[in-house]
Amino acid sequence: VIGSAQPRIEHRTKMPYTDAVVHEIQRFANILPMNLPHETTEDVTLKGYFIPKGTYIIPLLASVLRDESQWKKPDTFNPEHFLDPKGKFVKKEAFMPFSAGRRICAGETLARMELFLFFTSLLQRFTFHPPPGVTSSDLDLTPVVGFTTPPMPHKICAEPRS
Ligand code: HEM
Repeated sequence: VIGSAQPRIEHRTKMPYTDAVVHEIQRFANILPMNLPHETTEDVTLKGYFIPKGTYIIPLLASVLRDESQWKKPDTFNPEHFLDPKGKFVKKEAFMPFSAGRRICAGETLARMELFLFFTSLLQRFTFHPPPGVTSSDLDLTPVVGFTTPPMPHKICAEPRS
C-alpha cells in the first residue's frame, strides 16, 4: 500500500451503516479494476524488487479490494466489512477504489459526496426490488468484462414510498 502524498480529507456522516453500504458498494463494484497505467520516472526498489526507470506499471486495484488478507468475505457484498461490533464505521487501508499516492483520483471528494447524496435521496423516495417473478438470489452481479466494469444490464423496480 503506497501512502498518499497529501493528507486525505475524510468526511464521516452520522449514518455509519449507510456510510458502510456506500463503501462496500465501491469495494464490491470495483469499477476501475486495473486503475490507470503508470510509468516509473526513475529506478525504484520496492520491497526488494528492482523496477527500472521507464517500466509500465498497472496497479491492480481489484487485487486490494478483494484481498483475502484484508476482508473477511472478499467476494461477498457485506457492509460489515466497514463496521465494528458496535456498529461504528471503521476505515480500511485497503479501501482504495480511487487509487493512492500522488495521482489519486482528483474527483474523489466530489464523487463520494455525490454517491452519498444520490444513494440516500433515492432510498428515501423509493423502495427497490427485483421485477415480479425474480428473486434477489436470481440477480447476476457478475460485472461486464472490460477496462471499466459496470454491472450487466438488468431490470429493477423502483416504487415510490408513501
Ligand atoms: C466513483 C467515481 C470515481 C472513481 C471510482 C474514480 C477512480 C479514479 C481512479 C482509480 C483514478 C486513477 C488514479 C491513478 O492514476 O492512480 C482516477 C483519476 C482521476 N479522476 Fe477519478 N474516479 C471517480 C470519479 C471522478 C470524478 C467525479 C472526477 C472529476 C470530477 C474525477 C477526476 C479524476 C481525475 C482528474 C483523475 C486523474 C488524476 C491524476 O492523474 O492526477 N474522478 N479516478
